[in-house]
Amino acid sequence: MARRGARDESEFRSRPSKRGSRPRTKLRPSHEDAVTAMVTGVDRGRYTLLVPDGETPDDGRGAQVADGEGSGAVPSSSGTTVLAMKARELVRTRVVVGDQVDVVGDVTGEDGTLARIVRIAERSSVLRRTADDDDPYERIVVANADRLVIVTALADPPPRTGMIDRCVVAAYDAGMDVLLCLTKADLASPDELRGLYEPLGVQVVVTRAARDGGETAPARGRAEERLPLDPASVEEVRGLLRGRISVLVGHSGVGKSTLINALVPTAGRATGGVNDVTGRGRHTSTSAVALALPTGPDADGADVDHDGWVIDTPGVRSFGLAHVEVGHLLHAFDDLDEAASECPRGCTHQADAPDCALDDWVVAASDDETRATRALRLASFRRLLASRTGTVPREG
Ligand SMILES: Nc1nc2c(ncn2[C@@H]2O[C@H](COP(=O)(O)OP(=O)(O)OP(=O)(O)O)[C@@H](O)[C@H]2O)c(=O)[nH]1
Ligand SMILES: [Zn+2]
Repeated sequence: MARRGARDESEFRSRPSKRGSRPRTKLRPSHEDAVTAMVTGVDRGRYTLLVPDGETPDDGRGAQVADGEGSGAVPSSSGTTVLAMKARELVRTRVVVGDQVDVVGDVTGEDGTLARIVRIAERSSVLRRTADDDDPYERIVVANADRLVIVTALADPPPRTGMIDRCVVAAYDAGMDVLLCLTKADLASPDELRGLYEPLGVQVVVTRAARDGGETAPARGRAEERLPLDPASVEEVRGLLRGRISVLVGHSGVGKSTLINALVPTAGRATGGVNDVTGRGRHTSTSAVALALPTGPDADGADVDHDGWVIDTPGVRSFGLAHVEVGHLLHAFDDLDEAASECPRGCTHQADAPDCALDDWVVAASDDETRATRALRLASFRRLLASRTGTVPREG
């Protein structure tokens, strides 16, 4: 799928011109000693950054500016963790996890130091969460991710396709591709959901609990620290996340934290609600956090420098779709997009649209098998269209 440009104009709404108004042009000359870092966490005005190794003012290279065009490169996951705040000129600019920023001041990462973010690089993608009761604005929650991982349990809790559809739309609109991760395959079969999403070109991966002799799944809310997952299924997920910046979303109880802990053993994401041993409640943080996938040998056994990032989004229940245009969504499907060029002007492409050329496209298939495949794909696409119009209630 072709990557589309970032659509972050609303973040700079106060600017007179939507495009070509990058703050860095103005700021760059006065911050030649800046280093480039990735935002890995945001907490009440304090930003956790990872300054990659070698990215220091006096290593002869100067600051590396991460331009949007260079979005193919995944930032290194080895470096120094630095705490920072925004420079005064950026007070009105939102800085989110995944942002590439230029930072000045003390970047040693030592206790008590606080660096300053002076510039945000152009974003290659933006993911917005939906407006909610506390906050009427759709806000960008993650920048520069290239893959959305929708974590859905096959049972306990049962899958909700309306929610998955909305996530798929949000991802495609953001220019990200989608990995549907179906968890708890030890409890139910993934076949039905595969049948719904594979026609859309969505990649599907399945995880399950390890078969540890015991035939019953561990009771919920018990003191057990971690449910072991089937290692082969975890490695399959890891392989699909390698070298990418992936955002994981999922409802409470689907096993997202269990999966993240299996992928990133140092992550320590709280699982299964209140922990009886420590007495600590579940993770209450609602802001996203980026976790580096541990380095290791790649599929050919060669050591890789970094393995990409997984971004956890606790508390993100749904994505803002109000701004998504039909035409924009259609661009994610080359064949449908081409067929729709024959549609009457203003065609909604919905099932009840008169003379929608997408119906002709199905009929025109050369054989029965192709026709069936196209029909399935069109039905799935129309399901996505419908999910966009907000008829699906917010769940959580
Ligand atoms: N049977 C089975 N249970 C699982 C699997 N993965 C996770 N669980 C259990 O499902 C429950 C919820 O898992 P979590 O990882 O806490 O789910 P979460 O999506 O992070 O949800 P919150 O912690 O509420 O944010 C826990 O009791 C896990 O042990 C699985 O593959 N199979
Ligand atoms: Zn149409």
